[in-house]
Amino acid sequence: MVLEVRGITKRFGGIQALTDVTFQVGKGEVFGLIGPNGAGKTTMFNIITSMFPPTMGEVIFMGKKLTGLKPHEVTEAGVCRTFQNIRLFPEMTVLENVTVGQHCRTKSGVWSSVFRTGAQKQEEKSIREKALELLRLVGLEELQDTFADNLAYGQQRRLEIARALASDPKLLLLDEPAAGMNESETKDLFDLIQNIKKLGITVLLIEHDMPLVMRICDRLIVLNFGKEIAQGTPEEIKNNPEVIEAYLGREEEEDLA
Ligand SMILES: Nc1ncnc2c1ncn2[C@@H]1O[C@H](COP(=O)(O)OP(=O)(O)OP(=O)(O)O)[C@@H](O)[C@H]1O
Repeated sequence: MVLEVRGITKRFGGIQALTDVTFQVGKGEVFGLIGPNGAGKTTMFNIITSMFPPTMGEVIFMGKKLTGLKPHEVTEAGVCRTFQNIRLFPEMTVLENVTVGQHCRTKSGVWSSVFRTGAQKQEEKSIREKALELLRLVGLEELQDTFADNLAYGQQRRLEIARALASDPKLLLLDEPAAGMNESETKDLFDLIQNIKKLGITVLLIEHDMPLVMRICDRLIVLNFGKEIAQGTPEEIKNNPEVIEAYLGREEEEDLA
């Protein structure tokens, strides 16, 4: 298993955001977290990435306990995420936004940077090449010199994914990547997630776009008020009466068929 989430409970004062949530994700799977607003999905991402600790439970990533690590240590271990609200550097170019993301994997120290040694120059070159490769993957290579601020919304979301991939994750957490996207942008996103999967990267996906979720996910967990109400394949989830009642809604059944 790449990821094991074991009995996670999270309380914020009187709010019980998560209650004893357990799931496992295998290598190369796309695993969805769905549920109504406030169900605890983003809280789960924050716990996996050690933005804050769980009240109870633990997170194991490739056999290593993430719980208790600092967020940058989680990134170094191979887990990276995007955010619901885009967090790019708006006044940096598309290419620069991606090279920043590689920071945690670079080796040259302060002195080699100051004196611009051969090793430093070589590293800069490979950083640039890798960034361009990622821009190609997300379809933004031709916009490498554009300021991030000038990108269309869907392009900004794809740039965020490229930047997250720059840290070489084995597990990528995407928080509502299709939010605000139009139909053709969502289609591009679908292709992109499939390509990420082909690279052997495991994906955890929070998403409200149900047709996308049902097509792209291998398995899903459904949360409601911080508790699991179901877990299974898209087919199993679509037909689960409790899920339909709590989340999918009867009127949406046709869309999902
Ligand atoms: N840092 C925090 N401090 C206090 N309460 C929080 C904090 N983060 C989340 N919560 C609360 O925990 C609950 C779960 O929120 P969370 O953002 O995880 O839900 P969500 O499923 O991601 O919702 P959405 O789909 O709207 O993003 C909510 O009641 C929220 O108000």
